[in-house]
Amino acid sequence: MSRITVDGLTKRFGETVALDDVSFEIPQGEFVIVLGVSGSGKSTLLRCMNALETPTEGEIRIDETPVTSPRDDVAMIFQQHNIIGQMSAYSNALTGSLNRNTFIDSLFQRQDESDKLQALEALDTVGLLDQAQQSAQRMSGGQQQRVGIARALVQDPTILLADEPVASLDPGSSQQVMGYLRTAARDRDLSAVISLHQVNLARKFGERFIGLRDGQKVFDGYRDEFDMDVIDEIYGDIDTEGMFAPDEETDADAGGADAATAASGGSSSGVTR
Ligand SMILES: Nc1ncnc2c1ncn2[C@@H]1O[C@H](COP(=O)(O)OP(=O)(O)OP(=O)(O)O)[C@@H](O)[C@H]1O
Repeated sequence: MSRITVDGLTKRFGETVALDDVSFEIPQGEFVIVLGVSGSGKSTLLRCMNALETPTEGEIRIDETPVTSPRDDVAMIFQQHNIIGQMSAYSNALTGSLNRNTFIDSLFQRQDESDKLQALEALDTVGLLDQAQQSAQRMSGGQQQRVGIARALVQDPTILLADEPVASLDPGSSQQVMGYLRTAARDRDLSAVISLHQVNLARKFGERFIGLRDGQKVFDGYRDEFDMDVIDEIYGDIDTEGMFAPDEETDADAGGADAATAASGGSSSGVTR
């Protein structure tokens, strides 16, 4: 079990207050989307949660232990997915086990069988098992991001952080990636905190929503409270018309990755231990 506590978190960069006394708790297994305009503090929040930034005031705790350095049980997925193009999807996924192996072991793929199996399982989770040997550079941006998710899963985390994981993807690929993220988190009972710019995508896949504005938390609630007034509160003067899809277009509980798998023609074969 991993409960995340963000307690009075303030982060300043010189005169800039990126985060201003932000507090919330996330119980194990919640799928949380962080929203806000550019510069509202989303990345800084995620980076503090993974100790890539040090809070100016306040702290982040995981199960009451303050986060002071990057932890193996917290995996981060980045916008630019940091995939090694010359390596296969499988080899990229396997690098998620680096925390359990020496660099030399990894270089010669001398990881444990269990790590190798985990890499295949993770590729199966993101619908890419049948493309395990495909060179990553020959994959689409969406597929590369799914390899990035697989690599994060091989790290064997209890918490997944993703900073705008679909920012550079087209709408269809964005939905697929979000679907796989949601299913991976649900199937493995991971807590997930994901920053997004697309409100409709957030509504489609999110369970809980945290809104930041000028570094302050202006909303924290679940689907039934996440309405147009909240969107206005988070986005202020920006024209928010069109950000809000009708309810029937959202299907967060319908198993986004199942749909995504079908749409992508992804693998249906399972990996068994
Ligand atoms: N390393 C840094 N040095 C100085 N200022 C920074 C640094 N990182 C972030 N900031 C500032 O902190 C504020 C919040 O930035 P942050 O990147 O967290 O926002 P964001 O909501 O993630 O934006 P975007 O959606 O564009 O990624 C901004 O004013 C930004 O310029």
